[in-house]
Amino acid sequence: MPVSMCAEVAVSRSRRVSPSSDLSFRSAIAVAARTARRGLRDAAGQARRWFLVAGLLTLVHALVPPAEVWLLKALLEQVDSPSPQDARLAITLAGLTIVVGLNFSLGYLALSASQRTGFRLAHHYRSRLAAAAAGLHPRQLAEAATNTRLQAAALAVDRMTRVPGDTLQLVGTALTSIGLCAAIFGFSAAAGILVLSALLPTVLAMTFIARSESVGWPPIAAVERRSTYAMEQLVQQRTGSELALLGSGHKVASLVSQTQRQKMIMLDRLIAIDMRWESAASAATALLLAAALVSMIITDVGAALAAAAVAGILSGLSAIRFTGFAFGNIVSTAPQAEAYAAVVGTAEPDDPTSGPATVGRLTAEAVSVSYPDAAGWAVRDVSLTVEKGEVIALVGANGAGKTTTVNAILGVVERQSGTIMIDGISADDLTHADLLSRIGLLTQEFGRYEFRVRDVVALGRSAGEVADEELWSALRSVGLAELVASMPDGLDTQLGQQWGGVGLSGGQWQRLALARIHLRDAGIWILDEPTSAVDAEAEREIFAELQRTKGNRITIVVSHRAWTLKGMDRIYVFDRGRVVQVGSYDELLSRAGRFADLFAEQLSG
Ligand SMILES: Nc1ncnc2c1ncn2[C@@H]1O[C@H](COP(=O)(O)OP(=O)(O)OP(=O)(O)O)[C@@H](O)[C@H]1O
Repeated sequence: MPVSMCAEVAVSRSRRVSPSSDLSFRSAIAVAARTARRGLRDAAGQARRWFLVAGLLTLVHALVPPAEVWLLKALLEQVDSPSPQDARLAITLAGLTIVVGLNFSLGYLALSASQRTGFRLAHHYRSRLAAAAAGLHPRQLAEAATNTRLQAAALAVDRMTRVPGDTLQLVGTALTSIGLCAAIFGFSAAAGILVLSALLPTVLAMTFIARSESVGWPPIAAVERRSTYAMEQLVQQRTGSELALLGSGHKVASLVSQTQRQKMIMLDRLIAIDMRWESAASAATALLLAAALVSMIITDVGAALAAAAVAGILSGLSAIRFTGFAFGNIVSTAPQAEAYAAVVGTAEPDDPTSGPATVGRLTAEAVSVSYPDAAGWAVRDVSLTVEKGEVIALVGANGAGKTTTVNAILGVVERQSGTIMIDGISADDLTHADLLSRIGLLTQEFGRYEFRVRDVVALGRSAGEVADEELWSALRSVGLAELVASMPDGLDTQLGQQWGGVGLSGGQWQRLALARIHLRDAGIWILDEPTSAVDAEAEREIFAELQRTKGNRITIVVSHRAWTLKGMDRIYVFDRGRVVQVGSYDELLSRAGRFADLFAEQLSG
């Protein structure tokens, strides 16, 4: 299927499954009102001074067009009077000039004050979102829906910062329209009512536009997420250089191009709907304002009043347009603001008080896990026991079930059956923070955080100050102290060449990740291939250090290297999701079986 057709299919599919497609007109308004209320409350709380300034300026600015009509009318009546008084005429003219002159600068200043309110809100919203993302459970992070919600929430922030300004704008321009109506109503009631009613088509059109945008944006955000991901692979140092070496970057680039094309088609459709509503509203507004003028001519209000009304209607036209835009912005921001509120509202609060705790005994009893949509069991009836001071190993071929077992202990994957007990307490009865505070996990996908060395190691501890001596001690345990001491700024050295910092080898990054676990010093250490990228000498030193310091904790190691298993208290051998053998290195080697099969080649070498 050609790319364009794939894109079309994806577009129509994503439109059908859009979660917002049943958003009714009334609920769209209710959600918009909630968004406006929340925006005003946040602005008043986070940027009180600038929000107040913006409010006052908007209010004064709103009164300019009715004042223009009133002054113009007074001026023309004075000019027309049988004996015009020069002094009064001059004052009215000066007043009119000042009001016209103020019109632009008041609008500009109100906008600037709203922007300054927005900067403060952006700081507040992004900080809260980052805190909420940091509080997510690893199981939530593994779900695609969570990532989509986070993306939507991140996208929402820029628009949400404009909500208080838009709400002020909405109130201001509504005031302008009512003021104009009152100014014109005095000499032509019909014209006044028609000017006011000219608000309606724009407001209606903007509401319909906003509704279609609320349906259209979630699939656009999902496509954008894929596109951004593909683009990141091209520009990130690790993946970017691999792709460059393979000469395959153009394949990922074509993924970016495809997704951008999909996005373009979706946006085109969205804007086509906007254009239809916008044209209809403009035509209806123009007709109503023309009718206002015609009604004045029919009622023969005189040249002075007609001229003042024309000026008022011209000002009113832009006020009405702004009302529509402000209203439309709030309505279209509403669904994203709801996504933001959901993400920020559901994340577990950070619990910096729960620190690492010692653990006497960990047991897994008949644990079974089956992944959603997978045909069979990833692990089946796995049981293991490990006590403080012991080091056990999980071994087995790729896909045998080692990582799944670890993830079941961590609560990252859901168990279909079985229990995990920590010191006699079911892991299910511990909070997320309580469980994780007992565990120091080094995964195969450890992070290469390009911050300062001290920040990278200190990530091992979830709360509290970390003394330099503790950082050096952790670095010594993984054989990195000498290297860091020789770096230009020691612990303060910035890592990562893209920041002008120091680059590290793969093995050095892995050792830095292990230093985090040493610093964490939790009751249970789970190390998934902790030395896979490390040279043989460093590996020997790291395992010797693990054995030397094992007394106060439980250590679980996943390993594929035979010699690292020698000092283990017990080795659990996995095969197709089951534990098929348990024993010490020597016991297992002395028997024929899966362990001997797995390591025969390594041992014969
Ligand atoms: N997220 C997932 N969704 C579906 N199936 C999965 C998922 N993760 C793992 N599996 C499957 O579960 C089984 C066990 O995988 P697991 O990752 O636990 O193996 P492992 O022993 O850790 O392998 P490796 O040595 O390669 O790390 C495999 O068949 C794998 O394909």
